Amino acid sequence: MLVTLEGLDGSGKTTVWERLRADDALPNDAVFTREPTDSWYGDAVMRSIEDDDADSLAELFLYTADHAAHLADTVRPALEDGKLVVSDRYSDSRYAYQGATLGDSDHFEDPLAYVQRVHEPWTRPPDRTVYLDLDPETAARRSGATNKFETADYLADVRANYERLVDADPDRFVQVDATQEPDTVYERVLDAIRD
Ligand SMILES: Nc1ncnc2c1ncn2[C@@H]1O[C@H](COP(=O)(O)OP(=O)(O)O)[C@@H](O)[C@H]1O
Ligand SMILES: Cc1cn([C@H]2C[C@H](O)[C@@H](COP(=O)(O)OP(=O)(O)O)O2)c(=O)[nH]c1=O
Repeated sequence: MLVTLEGLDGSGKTTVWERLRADDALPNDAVFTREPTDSWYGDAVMRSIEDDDADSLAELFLYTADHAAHLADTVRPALEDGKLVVSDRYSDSRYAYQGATLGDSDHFEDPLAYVQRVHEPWTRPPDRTVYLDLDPETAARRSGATNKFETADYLADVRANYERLVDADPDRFVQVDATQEPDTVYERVLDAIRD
């Protein structure tokens, strides 16, 4: 079973993911993973994130390459072994974030749908996605605005894209209000995974 955690920068995904990893409530052979990955593909992505002038389309394909390697090296083998996989960010991050960065491009009428089409033939959709919902201002403040994506204006576009994804696939998504106390957020996420 593949569970993914999604949300704006600062929504608390990593906090929850680390706590899940330490929690005996989940199987002890569960695989905890993340995108961008800890690999040379992920390193290439991080270089792009730090480059304010990176080309948005080139960046989409860097992230997508990282996802392909993540699937081949980590996600598919673990699922074939019957393990629970919990990923901090996954394909919906591309649909929401690159769907927003490509919004200014003349090439696409609907960038989010284009990014989904790029993935569709070969990705492995999550069985459940927990979406930590947070307003863009709090997200930018909590994340410390350390990279080009962490501005409230940009994050507002990303949030609108996440909302579109949630509306299109209500059975897969569980939405959690990320402004709640960390313990409450954690309990909601754990319930969603156990369910
Ligand atoms: N429910 C919460 N309420 C208030 N602050 C939180 C909450 N969850 C996380 N934080 C804080 O917000 C910041 C970003 O959290 P983090 O887990 O790194 O988010 P993300 O991985 O989604 O970017 C951290 O300083 C963290 O301690
Ligand atoms: C995985 C992924 C991340 N990102 C962005 C979101 C973040 O701003 C940045 C780094 O991701 P991450 O390290 O998960 O940031 P955070 O913990 O603050 O949420 O990369 C994309 O734009 N597309 C993607 O496909």
